[in-house]
Amino acid sequence: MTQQSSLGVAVIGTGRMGADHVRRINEVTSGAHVAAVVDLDTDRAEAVAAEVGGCAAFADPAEALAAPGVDAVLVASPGPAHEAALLTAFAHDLPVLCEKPLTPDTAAALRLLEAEQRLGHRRVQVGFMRRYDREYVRLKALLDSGDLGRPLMLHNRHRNPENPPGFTSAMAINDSVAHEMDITRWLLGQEVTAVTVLRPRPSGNAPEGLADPQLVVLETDGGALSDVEIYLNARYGYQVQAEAVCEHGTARIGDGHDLLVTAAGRWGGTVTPGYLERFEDAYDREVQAWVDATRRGEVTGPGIWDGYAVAAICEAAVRSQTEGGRVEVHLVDRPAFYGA
Ligand SMILES: NC(=O)c1ccc[n+]([C@@H]2O[C@H](COP(=O)([O-])OP(=O)(O)OC[C@H]3O[C@@H](n4cnc5c(N)ncnc54)[C@H](O)[C@@H]3O)[C@@H](O)[C@H]2O)c1
Ligand SMILES: O[C@H]1[C@H](O)[C@@H](O)[C@H](O)[C@@H](O)[C@H]1O
Repeated sequence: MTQQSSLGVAVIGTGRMGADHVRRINEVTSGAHVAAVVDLDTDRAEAVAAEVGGCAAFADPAEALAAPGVDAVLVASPGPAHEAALLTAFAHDLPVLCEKPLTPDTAAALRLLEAEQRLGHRRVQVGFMRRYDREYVRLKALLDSGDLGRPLMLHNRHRNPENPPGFTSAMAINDSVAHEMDITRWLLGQEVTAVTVLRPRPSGNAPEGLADPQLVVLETDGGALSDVEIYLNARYGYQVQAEAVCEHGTARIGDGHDLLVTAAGRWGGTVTPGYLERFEDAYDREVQAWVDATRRGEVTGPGIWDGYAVAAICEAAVRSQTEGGRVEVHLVDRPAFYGA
């Protein structure tokens, strides 16, 4: 692959997110094309390949990554399959954009942290796409400017219309609150040191056995608190909001006022139906940034260290969820390889 030629991307997992990334790379991203798609469900892989003009379709990630024309990998299989996909990519020394979560457990995240260091250079960007959302980017710039003083608290709301099939109470942490764990660390520039999960009486909208909603409270090493309401079965739409309370003011994002209507007896804006609509621009910017950095031979954005830190916070949160009470988060020392 030279700086001039288009990056050939193999997309592993062609479900909801993977198929959307295939469409994005084909229609929106510049400097890249879909070279191969992979799914255990070969019918699905072939159908998605046909939508982009018939690229190669595989059932086995190892075969796909060895195929000619594959320069980079986008992993969009479920979290438990990420470790094997990344190790296969490392075996070919290919750059990777890996959907969140890096892995659902800390032990696997630590194995990847060590495997990437053995390669001797960073290879992985983790798909914490909220870092590319324009509203979050503006909020971070404001907090970093110091204009509002020190951030004291962050209030986060994360509402989905319904839970995906088979979702468990632990997945609400590992798959959903994982975003706020990353965004808390990134916005505040602080590490999370302890977590407490509280649950009200479940919503009548939630399936039997699913703790929904839940309230997750994160404590940081800078003395801030970040609370996260996760409500998977809010029904009315997809809503993600964050409000920073600082010493000299507050700042809030996620009100979705792109169209505000005032008419007889009503006032209001719109609510997006799902994450693909709410974060469309963030996904586009994330994938473009990854392609651009990869073509320059660089890795930018959140990496394996961030994926590991979030996995460790999730593990503590799931313990708090099941055993109750406050659980401390203890990270290994950050390797110099991952910078300060
Ligand atoms: N960033 C975001 O906002 C966001 C949104 C949705 C999903 N995701 C992430 O994207 C990933 C996929 O989620 P989804 O909702 O598309 O799931 P999905 O279930 O719709 O699709 C997953 C696909 O992967 C395939 N698959 C399973 N194991 C595989 C393996 N070992 N090799 C190849 N293919 C395999 C399945 O057959 C399925 O087609 C997850 O990590 C999820 O957390 C991120
Ligand atoms: O995998 C999805 C995705 O990460 C969304 O961004 C989040 O809102 C959902 O709760 C989760 O199920």
